[in-house]
Amino acid sequence: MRTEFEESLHRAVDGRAGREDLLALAGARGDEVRALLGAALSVRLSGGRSVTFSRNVFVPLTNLCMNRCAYCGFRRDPGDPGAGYWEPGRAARVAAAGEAAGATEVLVSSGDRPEAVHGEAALWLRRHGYRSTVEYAADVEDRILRSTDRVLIHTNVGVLTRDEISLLRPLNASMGLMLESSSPRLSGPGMPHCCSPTKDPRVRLRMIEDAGSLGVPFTTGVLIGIGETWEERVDSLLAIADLHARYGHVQEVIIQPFSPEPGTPMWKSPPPDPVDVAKVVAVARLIFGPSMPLQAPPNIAGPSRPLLLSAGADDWGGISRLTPDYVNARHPWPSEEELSREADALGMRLRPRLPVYPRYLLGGWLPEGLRERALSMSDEEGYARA
Ligand SMILES: O=c1nc2n(C[C@H](O)[C@H](O)[C@H](O)CO)c3cc(O)ccc3cc-2c(=O)[nH]1
Ligand SMILES: C[C@H]1O[C@@H](n2cnc3c(N)ncnc32)[C@H](O)[C@@H]1O
Ligand code: MET
Ligand code: SF4
Repeated sequence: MRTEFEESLHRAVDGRAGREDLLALAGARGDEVRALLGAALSVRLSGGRSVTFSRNVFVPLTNLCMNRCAYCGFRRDPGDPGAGYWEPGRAARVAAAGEAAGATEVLVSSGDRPEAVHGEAALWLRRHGYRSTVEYAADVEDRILRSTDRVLIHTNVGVLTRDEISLLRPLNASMGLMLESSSPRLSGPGMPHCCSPTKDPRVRLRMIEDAGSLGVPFTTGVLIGIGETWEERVDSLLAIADLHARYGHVQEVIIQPFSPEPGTPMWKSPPPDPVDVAKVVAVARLIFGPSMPLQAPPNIAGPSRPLLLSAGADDWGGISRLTPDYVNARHPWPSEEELSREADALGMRLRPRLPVYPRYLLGGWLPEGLRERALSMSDEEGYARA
């Protein structure tokens, strides 16, 4: 006789789990957790043994932001030490240094639309000849592409309009926006997204959908441990799966554990239990099947990296020898050598990847102007081919 839990797990492995099955799996305890992780690992291994990562440099164009996410240690107010915009030349210099050191991804990120609430941001932009942070990002990205041969850009500067996605599209191999959560409850009074209008899940889902309808290879994901329930975790993953089913553009899903940052309202909130994060990874693996890359941040995961690989994660995202993780600055990046040894110990194999995954290299997903560059970069030893 199989238990209800085992019935749900079997349906999930066969790719026929409904929401109720997934909720039952999310409720796994004790021996059930081992069974859940084991099943997710077997699904993941049916797709291969590679563990991927991206050699990147991080370009945070500005830490000013219209939102105030309670967990964010990156954001600054005008006048705070270190607050403001990077000068235009700095990003191109970092990109060139990255290229010289073998980086293949420039991650361009920033706070969401700071000029909407901060006169200082609007003034800086106007003085430099830009009407918006997004327009500034486009100009910086154009300079980066003109001064390099072998890097590709991935932009996540928060929520964009359709026109803004179209403006950045020719400059980007892929774009990203974390859904964080599909729960509007987290935007209520006293909740982490109370004071962040563009963390409204309807707003985020709309942008992810716009990117899909414009054919942009897209990175998104969930933030775990900011007060969401298991039901909300499952629904967030299902919302991403639904958009991917309609547009096919979700190139990877990030499972990002909350990590307390000094000086933020959530500094005293505990990070999520690593086993719970592994359970989210496993449920995501069962929802998305063997071929969707599942990314976890290797610096935040630290000692639980082997646990996450054993739960079905297969990508470590961007790591860098040159630039810190500006978002979780207390967590240094591990080295390629460390990640490689850990993968070997599990019978897996660490491999570099580009900021656009192989399945999007062909078929019209890449902008014309980047196709040759991306294909030639994917010919490099060790990189997966189209
Ligand atoms: O699309 C995103 N990529 C993010 N990335 C990029 C990601 O790790 C990879 O480099 C991309 O997946 C490239 O495909 C980050 C990289 C960091 O070093 C630190 C934080 C992030 C956060 C995000 C993110 O929120 N969204
Ligand atoms: C760039 C991405 O970083 C994530 N992010 C922001 N602050 C934190 C934190 N304290 N811990 C973990 N992830 C965080 C959010 O998911 C955001 O979208
Ligand atoms: N502000 C954007 C967001 O939260 C980009 C990442 S946080 C620096 O979506
Ligand atoms: S997480 Fe992004 S949107 Fe939220 S406050 Fe930080 S920079 Fe702004």
